[in-house]
Amino acid sequence: MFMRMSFTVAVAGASGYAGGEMLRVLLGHPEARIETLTAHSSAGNALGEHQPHLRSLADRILAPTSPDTLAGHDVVVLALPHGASGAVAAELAQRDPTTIVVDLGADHRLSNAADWEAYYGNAHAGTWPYGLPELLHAGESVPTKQRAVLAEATRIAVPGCNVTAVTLGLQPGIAAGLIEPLDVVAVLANGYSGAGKSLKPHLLAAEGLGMAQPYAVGGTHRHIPEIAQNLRVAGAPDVTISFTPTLVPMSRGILATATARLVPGTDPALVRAAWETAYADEPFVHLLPAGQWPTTAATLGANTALVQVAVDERAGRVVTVTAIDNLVKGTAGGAVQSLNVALGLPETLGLPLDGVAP
Ligand SMILES: NC(=O)C1=CN([C@@H]2O[C@H](COP(=O)(O)OP(=O)(O)OC[C@H]3O[C@@H](n4cnc5c(N)ncnc54)[C@H](OP(=O)(O)O)[C@@H]3O)[C@@H](O)[C@H]2O)C=CC1
Ligand SMILES: CC(=O)N[C@@H](CCC(=O)OP(=O)(O)O)C(=O)O
Repeated sequence: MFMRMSFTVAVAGASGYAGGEMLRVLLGHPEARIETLTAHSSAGNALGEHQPHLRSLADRILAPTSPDTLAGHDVVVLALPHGASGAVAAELAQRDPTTIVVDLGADHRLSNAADWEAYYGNAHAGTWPYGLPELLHAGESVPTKQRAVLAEATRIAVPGCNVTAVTLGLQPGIAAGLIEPLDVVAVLANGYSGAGKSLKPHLLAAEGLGMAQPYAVGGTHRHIPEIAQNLRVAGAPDVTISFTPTLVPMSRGILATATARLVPGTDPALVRAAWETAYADEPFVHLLPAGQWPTTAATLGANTALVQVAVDERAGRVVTVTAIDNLVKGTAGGAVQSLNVALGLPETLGLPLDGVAP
């Protein structure tokens, strides 16, 4: 088996939320040696000016983001705005094809270029192995999970955080053929850090602290094709999804409520067993005991996804609720989990199972 022990890592976009969380998680990883850190407008500054909570890296100076500054590491993590990863990644691949590049942005997640162009509006950079180890591949003769694809990968496309939550909620029912994929409805409560650090008027504390506000309503959110892609991998022939995220006054966290019609004639008693089977051996995806409901608070700082499922028999629908920390299981923790698989390290190495509370 392919196995590297200690590895050097560069993080591009280290001044942002995703890059900062990547550094926090990597600081707890026994095999990671953090080397180059890069940024864009804040290049030349000390990291501590942008990530004051990362005391052990406070004096590190941010280099400009370029293939020159990022080359020469075992692992490069790209935490850049959408559309900025493709060119950097292509040049890194030319210089050293054995470097593992982990993209926290969306550029390499979608396998269909037309979907990319429709939702992101520019040219598709290509498709990389998808970084959700728990993703079910139910259409295959021997059902497997995505971690088999990630073993020895040198490119990893980390999922969108909303996508991780909705996919983990619904996929057991899709894979077991218990729910219909043509009428999926997902409504999410999302913390502000998901929007990144750049200043936007509706994200000002004076506005946002006093309200819950929907955004990307009416089928426009760019995570829709990514969720559909995952549910197809999990066994759905085709998918239609109504997806509505809502910003709520919390810094981190996603609470995703996703529902789908129970296949007519299905015994509702089969539902819980399907979710139990899918997640029985998963270290980070926990189906809660019946009657307990996930909260975002119980995931903060941890690489866990908490899932619950119920059947609404009057409505004929299965209701799933999933909570994650968008920056951990939804981004940096999920990325390190996939990276561990690619490196041949124990999948859980260096990853927090326990969160912070209150
Ligand atoms: N926040 C989240 O919960 C999640 C984020 N992601 C993804 O991670 C990526 C980063 O997001 P996030 O950290 O939230 O965003 P932030 O706005 O917080 O950070 C963006 C980072 O990218 C740098 N940057 C800005 N413009 C450019 C550019 N033109 N070229 C190169 N670098 C640039 C910034 O540098 P500087 O500050 O110096 O200008 C900063 O380091 C995005 O693709 C996002 O979708 C994925 C999952 C969840
Ligand atoms: C609150 C908020 O704006 N959340 C973002 C989360 C996006 C994200 O982090 O995923 P990407 O990597 O695909 O951008 C959103 O829903 O678009």
